[in-house]
Amino acid sequence: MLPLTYRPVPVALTIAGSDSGGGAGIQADLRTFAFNQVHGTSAITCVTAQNTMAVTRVDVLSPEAVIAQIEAVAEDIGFDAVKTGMLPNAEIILAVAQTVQKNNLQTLVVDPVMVSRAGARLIDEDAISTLKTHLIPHALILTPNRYEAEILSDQSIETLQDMKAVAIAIHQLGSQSVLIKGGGCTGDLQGTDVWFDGQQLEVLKADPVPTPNTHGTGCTLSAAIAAQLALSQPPLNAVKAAKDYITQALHHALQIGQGPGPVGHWFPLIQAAPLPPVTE
Ligand SMILES: Nc1ncnc2c1ncn2[C@@H]1O[C@H](COP(=O)(O)OP(=O)(O)O)[C@@H](O)[C@H]1O
Ligand SMILES: Cc1ncc(COP(=O)(O)O)c(N)n1
Repeated sequence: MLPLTYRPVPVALTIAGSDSGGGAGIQADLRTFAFNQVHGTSAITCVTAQNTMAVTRVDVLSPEAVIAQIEAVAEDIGFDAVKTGMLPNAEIILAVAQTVQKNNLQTLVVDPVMVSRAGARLIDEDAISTLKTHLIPHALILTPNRYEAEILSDQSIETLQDMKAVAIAIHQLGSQSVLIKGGGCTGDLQGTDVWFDGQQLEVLKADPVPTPNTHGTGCTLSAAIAAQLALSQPPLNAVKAAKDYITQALHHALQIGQGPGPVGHWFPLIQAAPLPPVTE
């Protein structure tokens, strides 16, 4: 058996924002890459001052600073898959789209982050149209949540039928496939996602996990998809493996802070070596 240091290591890149609370954004992405046994690299687009209750400040980097980080990784290490998260303005989206084209990037997961789970607006209004016209057409997989899917399609989502119709409508924007995520839905639909790749329409179902601690679900899911693509899984298999990962992470979500806590990534470790009981 080859020692670990001589094995080829799959590499994924996240282009996203930093979450000081550690539950979403870059922090969730790198943790997800690690637990999927993929080396994680990052290009930070902005620094948010954020906790489980609110985003209190956002400092945005220049497009040049974002591109320099991507190029530094591309020139030396390379990557097998890339995901985008919070791209706060049109200039950064355009710069990322140009770099994606220049590097002929085929395995791109676009998580069109617009609104946090807590309802905070995360990108400018004109950034949404730039996302639609310039970045989404390059995506292998696009992963909008309920609210982002409603904005992108200009249709409302209440039922599974609506999710299917919106998946087909959003696919027209030019991504190779789309996954509409149902975390923001109510009742049975909460763990239900809909996949469409132009031919196959598939409903991916998990039982709703009864937890208030859902911070970072979308970031974790898209990072796990990118990790699985970096491990050479075909797109729908990557999505199914990532769905298993986020469902487990929801079952192990952390009760920290006063608002919705983050999903928990340690479940493989806890399963291998259970934690000692808590003493008062
Ligand atoms: N309470 C829950 N129970 C089961 N699955 C959930 C729950 N909340 C979110 N998910 C799943 O987590 C993933 C991320 O979806 P979602 O929470 O909608 O993303 P976002 O964080 O972008 O709003 C999806 O696969 C969704 O079905
Ligand atoms: C920096 C950053 N990026 C993304 C999200 C969305 O988080 P969620 O996965 O809970 O929708 C966030 N709250 N902060």
